[in-house]
Amino acid sequence: QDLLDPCLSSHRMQQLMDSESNLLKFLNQTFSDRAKLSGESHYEKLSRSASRFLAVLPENNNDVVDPLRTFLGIKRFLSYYGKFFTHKKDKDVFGAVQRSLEKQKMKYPDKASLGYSIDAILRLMTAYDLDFDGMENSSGVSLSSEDKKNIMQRAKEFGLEAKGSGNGKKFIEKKSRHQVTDTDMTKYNNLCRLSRHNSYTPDNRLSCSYAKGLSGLAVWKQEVLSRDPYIAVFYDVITKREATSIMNTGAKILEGSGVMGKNKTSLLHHRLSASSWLWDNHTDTTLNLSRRVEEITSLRTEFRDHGTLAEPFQIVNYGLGGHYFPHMDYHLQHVIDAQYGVLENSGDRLATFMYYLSDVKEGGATVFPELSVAIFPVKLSAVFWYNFKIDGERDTRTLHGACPVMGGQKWIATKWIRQLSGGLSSTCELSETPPPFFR
Ligand SMILES: O=C(O)CCC(=O)C(=O)O
Ligand SMILES: [Fe+2]
Repeated sequence: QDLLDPCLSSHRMQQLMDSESNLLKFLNQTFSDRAKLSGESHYEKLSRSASRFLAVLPENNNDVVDPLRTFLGIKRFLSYYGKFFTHKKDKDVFGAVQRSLEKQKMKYPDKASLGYSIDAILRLMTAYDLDFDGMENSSGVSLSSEDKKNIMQRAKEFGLEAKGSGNGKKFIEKKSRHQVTDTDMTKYNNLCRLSRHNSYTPDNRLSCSYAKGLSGLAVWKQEVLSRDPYIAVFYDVITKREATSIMNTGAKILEGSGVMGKNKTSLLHHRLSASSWLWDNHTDTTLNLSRRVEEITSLRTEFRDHGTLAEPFQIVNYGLGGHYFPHMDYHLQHVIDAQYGVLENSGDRLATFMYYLSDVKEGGATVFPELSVAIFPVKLSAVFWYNFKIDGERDTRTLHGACPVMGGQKWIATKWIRQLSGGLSSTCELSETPPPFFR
């Protein structure tokens, strides 16, 4: 399994920051032992700098990493701690450090990591319209002028337009370089910003009610955000214990889901996060959570010989600045044509059901630009929508994206329900009656 860059997952980043003081204690001890053994002053010096770094380590991580701290942390690993390992004889010590990170399935931060962390800062500054002041205020740490110069240099490389000066410097994406139109990109950004300033409650929340499940036993709170296309949020539909369990299971096998296409520069990445796939039989929790999707949506999700009715859960942990640009969940015809057979048994992604496994401290909303719907993740809730119209046509209005994560952790578990599930071939009059759980 590939080792994950810590910047792609805030969970890995948290682990990295948590292991920092242990790393320094280890280096301090190792080099001081070597100094005693060999009497070389080189080791004496290394041991002293390790304890110096240990002394000025940020006091605690508050269990929440944020973009500037992430950047500064990566920088410490790369430029300062990296210097410990330049001596040929120290390669084995570096090996030991690397192996301890490998145990947590992550790689020692490298130049690419530093690039990712700078890109995260730029992504957040452009998406949330923040200047250096705004970033520093929200993180509670300040950057050196050299750091800012590096960030400005990177912005220039990406063709971002700079505005303002000093700490009032902002960056603007001149035009969208993604598959999304400029209009949709603007709407996406505007919806994302609602969550940051929190000054506006969407008035398109059409109805709040209690809803009853397929079996008639379960009851939950439901908020319908759009009737056509149908989008609803369900509250407290997963327990804390289940959320923790599925996050722990997923965390062990996270892989980068950031690389799309040939362009490996992260600022242009369509999607930046880490994810893993969990089948129903992975644990009791995955099975129970799939059953609950059926209970709530009246759509079937099980695996069948001739094709699965739904995909396994996709567990996603975003990194800081991690996002997903506006996209459709269904497959486009040219993709289907290219991968003939992939969809023939199960059909396309009829509907999306997404559990929010965590609250997100800042940012990270799920937004639908064409519908002006923004959903701010609430732990233990879930969002559900249909990607197809009732007549079987793809519904382009379901364009949606994930806003960049500004602080804290964003974890989701998504189940895509395939057309074979038969949700739309209900016994109701299709022209008149919405799906059963509407009523
Ligand atoms: O993370 C989100 O809020 C949305 C994720 C999404 O759209 C997807 O995984 O297809
Ligand atoms: Fe999506």
